[in-house]
Amino acid sequence: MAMCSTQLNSQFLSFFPAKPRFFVSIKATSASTPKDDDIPASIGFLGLGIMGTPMAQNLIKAGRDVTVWNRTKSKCEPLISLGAKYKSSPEEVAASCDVTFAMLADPESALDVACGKYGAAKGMSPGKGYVDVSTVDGETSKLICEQIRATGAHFLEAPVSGSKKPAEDGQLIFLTAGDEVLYEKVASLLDIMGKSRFYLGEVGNGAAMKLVVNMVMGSMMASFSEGLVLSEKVGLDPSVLVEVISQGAISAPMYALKGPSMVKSSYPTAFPLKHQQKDLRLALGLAESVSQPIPIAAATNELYKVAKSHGLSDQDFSAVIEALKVKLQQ
Ligand SMILES: NC(=O)C1=CN([C@@H]2O[C@H](COP(=O)(O)OP(=O)(O)OC[C@H]3O[C@@H](n4cnc5c(N)ncnc54)[C@H](OP(=O)(O)O)[C@@H]3O)[C@@H](O)[C@H]2O)C=CC1
Ligand SMILES: O=CCCC(=O)O
Repeated sequence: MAMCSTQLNSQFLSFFPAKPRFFVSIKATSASTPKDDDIPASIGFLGLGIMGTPMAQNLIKAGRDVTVWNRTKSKCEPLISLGAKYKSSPEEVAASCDVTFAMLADPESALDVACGKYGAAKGMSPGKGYVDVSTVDGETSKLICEQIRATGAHFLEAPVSGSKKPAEDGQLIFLTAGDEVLYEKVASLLDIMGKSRFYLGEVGNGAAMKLVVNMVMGSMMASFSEGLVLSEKVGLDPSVLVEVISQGAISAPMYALKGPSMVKSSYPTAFPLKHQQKDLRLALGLAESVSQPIPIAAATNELYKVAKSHGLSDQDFSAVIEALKVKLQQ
């Protein structure tokens, strides 16, 4: 059985199972804060979408030396005006920085930005580090890791739980795995962007944890959507359903946050629906790899695919409810 040691005074929690080794640190730790000389002096940030922009912004606001790159250059401008430097390729960013973070849309873009023609790996060398915070599958993460380590640099996968607002507020949860030396080196940077960080051992474990979490989240949202549309169909007020759920055993911050706008058919994008469907697809692949049936997630994935086919890809994932409102052709 796993042993657990808790030091609440220093807000540091450690768990020491026989295998794999993993631990969690909660922000404002003293036990795991590295010495100043170990903290990377220059930080690269690749991918400035909904998540990457506020994450990079928090690093800049904390006084860090940040260099940015994004496929669509215009998204770099707000960060440049806050003091960020700019380079015109991932390779140049990686070559000029001690540690480079990447927050890309999906496995294809994460792989291309890391390992493509002008990819970050080309600018890597011993002593540097690459931290991929995108949500991808373990296989992609391992491919990127291989290319980065081949240059002598270190690799950490570190997908995040938490959406746009937690990213803005520096309240993300990092699910890391890979080179522990790099984990220690970037700990203080993760603490600027997040409220806690888990170190989960070998590359692939962070990706797997993230996919399992988002698989549960996608199914919860689909089930909640069914409840809202069914309550309305039988003559109940869905706003009252949101309130009833908030007071009971199945209450969840997500329902309280998204419910009121879903009732008004409003879906301001925090987590794009296309990314939720990507995560369900990747979770299905993960389950397939170990022959684990996940029938709820499989059905949920179909619902998100229907939502995408109705043009809802770039809406918030809560717009999945619209897929249940579509009238069947007579
Ligand atoms: N939004 C959320 O709540 C959360 C998202 N995530 C995950 O984080 C990642 C980023 O999410 P988010 O910021 O919301 O996504 P966005 O869609 O807002 O941003 C995606 C980023 O990837 C870049 N990109 C896409 N395709 C390519 C490509 N082929 N080559 C180079 N760059 C590319 C985009 O560049 P460009 O600007 O040029 O399009 C943009 O910088 C995803 O993996 C997502 O699943 C994780 C936690 C929460
Ligand atoms: O990957 C997106 C996660 C969104 C969230 O955790 O709220």
